Amino acid sequence: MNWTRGKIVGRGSTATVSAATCQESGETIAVKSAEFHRSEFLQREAEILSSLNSPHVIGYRGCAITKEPSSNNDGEATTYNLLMEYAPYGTLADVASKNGGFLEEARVVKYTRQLLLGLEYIHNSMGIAHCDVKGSNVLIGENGEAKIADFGCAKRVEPERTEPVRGTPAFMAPEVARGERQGRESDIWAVGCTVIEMVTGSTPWSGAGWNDPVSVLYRVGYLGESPELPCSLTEQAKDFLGKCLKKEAKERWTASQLLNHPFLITKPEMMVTSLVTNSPTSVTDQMFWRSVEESEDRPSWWECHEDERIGVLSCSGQFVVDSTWDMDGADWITVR
Ligand SMILES: Nc1ncnc2c1ncn2[C@@H]1O[C@H](COP(=O)(O)OP(=O)(O)OP(=O)(O)O)[C@@H](O)[C@H]1O
Repeated sequence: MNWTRGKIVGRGSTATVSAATCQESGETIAVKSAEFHRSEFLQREAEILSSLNSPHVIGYRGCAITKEPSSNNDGEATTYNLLMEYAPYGTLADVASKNGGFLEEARVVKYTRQLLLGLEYIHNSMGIAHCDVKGSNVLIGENGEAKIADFGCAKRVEPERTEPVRGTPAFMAPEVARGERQGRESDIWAVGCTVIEMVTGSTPWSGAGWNDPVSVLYRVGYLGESPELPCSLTEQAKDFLGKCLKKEAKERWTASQLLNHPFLITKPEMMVTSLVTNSPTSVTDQMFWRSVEESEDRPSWWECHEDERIGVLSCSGQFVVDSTWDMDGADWITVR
């Protein structure tokens, strides 16, 4: 594939990501690049990504070796490039920060379900553990769907091999923090941490002032502590997180089991639909106020946040007016 590099859209610890245009099709793609002599993780990522094919995993488009001006301007450097599907809305963490730092319940449920569908596929069908699940490694595709990305730490878990643990300390399960093993179950712990990140807008442990990775690993691995659950979560959400954050890896639910958890099955839009079905003709309509009271009686995490309520109300609009609308920005225009 011939392509032309465009602007830089992200930088990680190991690589730089640019948008690029495919010359034949005109498609915008993402190109993740690293100097060849430092591209071991990127090549490993390309090898794994090339074997995957799921709407919930960022798409592989190929790889290429190019000659580019070196970073210290002393001639040309050989560069390894991984070509991928382009995700125009950036990462889950970017989407949350644009939304004021955290996401409302409907979107937390939607993204968690899509993340788990991706993990169910890589865990069960491909025998792969991602090993670095977190909001900044989940990309939002052009239709607003969450897609797992950054397979630089991923590993094949069948047959199981002992390898050094990898990933991000704040998202590490107890067995990973102790350096014992890292597998599918450790990804599930990280899903719990990612839900906390979506709800609070912060990585787990940061609220407790534990920004020191070594202290976090000690607390998780040796003191048996789990990240604090946001106070205002619903009982269903707390139960869901409890299944992800079990200290014993074997007791954690699998991605397939979690997909059937009531937290993901009870659709927030049902509440919205009933509100719509009872469509009021004026604000004095009793059904309207009863619907509002019922929804306010529910213990819910957005009791604490007015912004969240506004998010839900705009979500109602989505279902009333046009079910194809998406909250992620594609169909919205800025009104000044
Ligand atoms: N396919 C893509 N489409 C759009 N943006 C992307 C894409 N892939 C990566 N990015 C952007 O580039 C950033 C860095 O990418 P990525 O996390 O894969 O790099 P990394 O070097 O592996 O990072 P880390 O430091 O987490 O290991 C992402 O946070 C995201 O903003």
